[in-house]
Amino acid sequence: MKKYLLQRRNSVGHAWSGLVVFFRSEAHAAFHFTVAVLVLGLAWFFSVSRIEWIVLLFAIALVITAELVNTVFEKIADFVQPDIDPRIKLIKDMAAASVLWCAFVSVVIGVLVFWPYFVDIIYRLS
Ligand SMILES: Nc1ncnc2c1ncn2[C@@H]1O[C@H](COP(=O)(O)OP(=O)(O)OP(=O)(O)O)[C@@H](O)[C@H]1O
Repeated sequence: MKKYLLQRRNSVGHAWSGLVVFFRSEAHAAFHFTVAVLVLGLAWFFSVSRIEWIVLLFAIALVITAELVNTVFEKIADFVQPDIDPRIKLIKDMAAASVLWCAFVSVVIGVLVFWPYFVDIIYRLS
């Protein structure tokens, strides 16, 4: 049991160090992190409902996971083929498309969640 817990602690440690490297060294990751903080700040400011918190957290997780997986594909692609290769182009473009798709869906979710709150504020101010 002690050995099992120690192994689990090591696995979490490895995953955590991967996350730290990702956010420290990848410019796109820093951008997504900044947007996530802004979205969470906005959610706090508007006191969104519990279900809206859940939806926003899922949207944030979706984009950051897609960016993480995209980065992994880029790193593997650069490792197996450092030269220009149309097959690598296809792999990288499709991996990048997953981020674009998730980001698009998340923007739609953000608009659907925050739109009524913005309308309410504009209505109160006018
Ligand atoms: N080895 C390659 N062969 C052919 N095309 C490539 C190759 N490497 C990159 N590309 C093309 O350049 C694009 C950008 O690749 P790159 O590896 O620079 O990713 P990126 O999206 O700029 O991410 P990052 O900024 O994290 O490096 C790819 O989507 C692909 O179209």
